[in-house]
Amino acid sequence: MAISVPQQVPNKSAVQPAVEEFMAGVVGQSPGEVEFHQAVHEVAESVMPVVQANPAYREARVLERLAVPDMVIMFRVVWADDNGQVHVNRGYRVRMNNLVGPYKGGLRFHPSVNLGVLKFLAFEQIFKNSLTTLLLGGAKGGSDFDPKGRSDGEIMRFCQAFMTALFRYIGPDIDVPAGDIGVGGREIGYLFGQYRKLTGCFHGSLTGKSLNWGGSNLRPEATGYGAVYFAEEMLATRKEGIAGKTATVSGSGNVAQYTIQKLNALGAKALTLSDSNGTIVDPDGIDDEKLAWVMELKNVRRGRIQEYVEKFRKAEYLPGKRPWSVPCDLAFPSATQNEVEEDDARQLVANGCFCVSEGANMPSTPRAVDVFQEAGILYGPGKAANAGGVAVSGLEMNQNAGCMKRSREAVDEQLRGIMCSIHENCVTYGANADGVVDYVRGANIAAFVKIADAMLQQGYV
Ligand SMILES: NC(=O)C1=CN([C@@H]2O[C@H](COP(=O)(O)OP(=O)(O)OC[C@H]3O[C@@H](n4cnc5c(N)ncnc54)[C@H](O)[C@@H]3O)[C@@H](O)[C@H]2O)C=CC1
Ligand SMILES: O=C(O)CCC(=O)C(=O)O
Repeated sequence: MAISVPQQVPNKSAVQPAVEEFMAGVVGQSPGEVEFHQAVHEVAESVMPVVQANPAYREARVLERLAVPDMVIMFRVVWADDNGQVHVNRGYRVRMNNLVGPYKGGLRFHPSVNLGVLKFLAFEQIFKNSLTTLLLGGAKGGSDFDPKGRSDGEIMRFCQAFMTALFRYIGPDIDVPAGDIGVGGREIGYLFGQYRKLTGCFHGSLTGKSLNWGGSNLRPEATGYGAVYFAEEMLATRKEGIAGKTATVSGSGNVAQYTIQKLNALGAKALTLSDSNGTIVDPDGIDDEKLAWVMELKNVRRGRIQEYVEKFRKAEYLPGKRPWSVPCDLAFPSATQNEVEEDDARQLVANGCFCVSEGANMPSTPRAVDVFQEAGILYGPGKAANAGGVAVSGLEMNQNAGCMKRSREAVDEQLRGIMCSIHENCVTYGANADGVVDYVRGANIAAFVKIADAMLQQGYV
C-alpha cells in the first residue's frame, strides 16, 4: 500500500479547520483532559495533510480511532503506612493500542497523576514506540500516590497493593509496564516480586528489572544516553558535535542523571540540575565525581537537590526556578511536562542555545515549541529524542523471550543504531524544501504511517 505524504511543507493554516473540527470531537469526549488535548492537537496538526491526501485513512477514521484508548483500567489501591494508617489511592493503566506490538509504557507514581495525564502519556507512547522500529504498542499507567518522604516499607506495600490490582491485566505478550516518574529500579523490584508471587510465573512482564533477574544491560542509562545520541545526530546535520558544548539539564532523576553521564563522556559540560523546589547551577560543570554524589543523594538518600550547594560551594541555588535562564549551547529538559514555557524558550534562544533534545515527555508547551521552530534551532521532541528508554525495554523483552542476556556494548550499539534510525526517519518525513528539518512533523508522520497502515491492514477491530 503506497501512502502519499505531501512533499510541500503543509501550511498550518491550510489544515487548521480540519484540525479544529477533529479536536472539537476529542475535547467533547474528554472534557478537562488538557494535557491529552495538547498531545493530540500537536499530532493532528502534523498528520492532517497526510490524512487529507489519503482517502483510505479518512474513510477508516484512522485519526479518530487513534485518539480513543483501546481500554482504560482504573482501580483502587489501599495500603497502610508505617503508623498503621490506611490510605486510598487511584491506580490506572491506559491501553492506547496494540496495533504493532504488546501494550508497552511506564508507570508514574506522582500526586499530579490523573486520567488526562496518563492518556497524554499513553498517546505519546504509541508514536514513540512506533518510531523505535521494534514491535511495541502504547500504554501508560500509574497512580496519584506520592512517594516523597515514604519509607522503603511503605513503598513496598504500596507497590504490592498496586500490583495486586493490576497483575491479571499484564503479561509478556499482553502489556509490559516499566518505570517513569517515581518508579525506578526499587519499585520495579517490588512490583515484579508481587507479580511473581500472585501468578507463579517468572517472565518478562515488566521491564527495567535488575540485571540479576532478567533486566537488560543499559536500561537505566538508555533514556538519557539516547537523548544525547539524538542531539548528536541533530548537531551533525549542522556539522557540530557535543564536545566542548555547555548544557542545561532539568530534573535530577533517572533521565537527567544519565544524560549528564553521557554528556561528560562526550566532552560537554553540564551546568544544571533541578527538582520541583529549584535549580542548582554549577559553573565548573557537574563532573562524574559530583554526579556520583547526586546519584547517591537522589537514588539512595532521596534528598533534595538544594543539598548540592552545601557540598559543592561554587554552585548556586535558584529556589523555585527552572534552569532555562542559564546560558548554554544545548538544553535537555528531563523533568516533566510543560516545564519549558514560552518565556523560557525565548530566554534559551536569546542566550544562544541552539539545540534542544527532550528527555522528558512533552516538556515544552506549544508556544515554546513555536519559539524554537521560529528561531530555526535544532529541536528534538520527546517522542523521538527520549525513545531510547523504551527501545532498550523492547530489547529487554527480546532478551527475556530468548532467555539470554546481551552485553553492555552490544545493547549500546543497538541503542545508538535505533536513535540514528529515528533521526533518519524524522529527516525523511520532516525535511522542509530549504533543508531545515521539522523534527516534530517528521516524528509524527513517520510514526503515524506505520500505525495507520497497521490499522487498515488489520481491519475494523
Ligand atoms: N525513565 C525513563 O526511562 C523515561 C522517562 N521519560 C520521561 O522523563 C521525565 C523524567 O522521568 P524520570 O527521570 O524517569 O523520573 P524520576 O522520578 O527519576 O525523576 C523525575 C525528576 O523530575 C523532577 N520533577 C518531577 N515533577 C516535577 C515538577 N513538577 N517540577 C520540576 N521537577 C519535577 C523530580 O524532582 C525528579 O528530579 C518524565 O517526563 C518521564 O516521563 C521519558 C522516557 C523514558
Ligand atoms: O520502558 C518503557 O516501557 C517505558 C518508558 C516510558 O515510560 C517512556 O518512554 O515514556
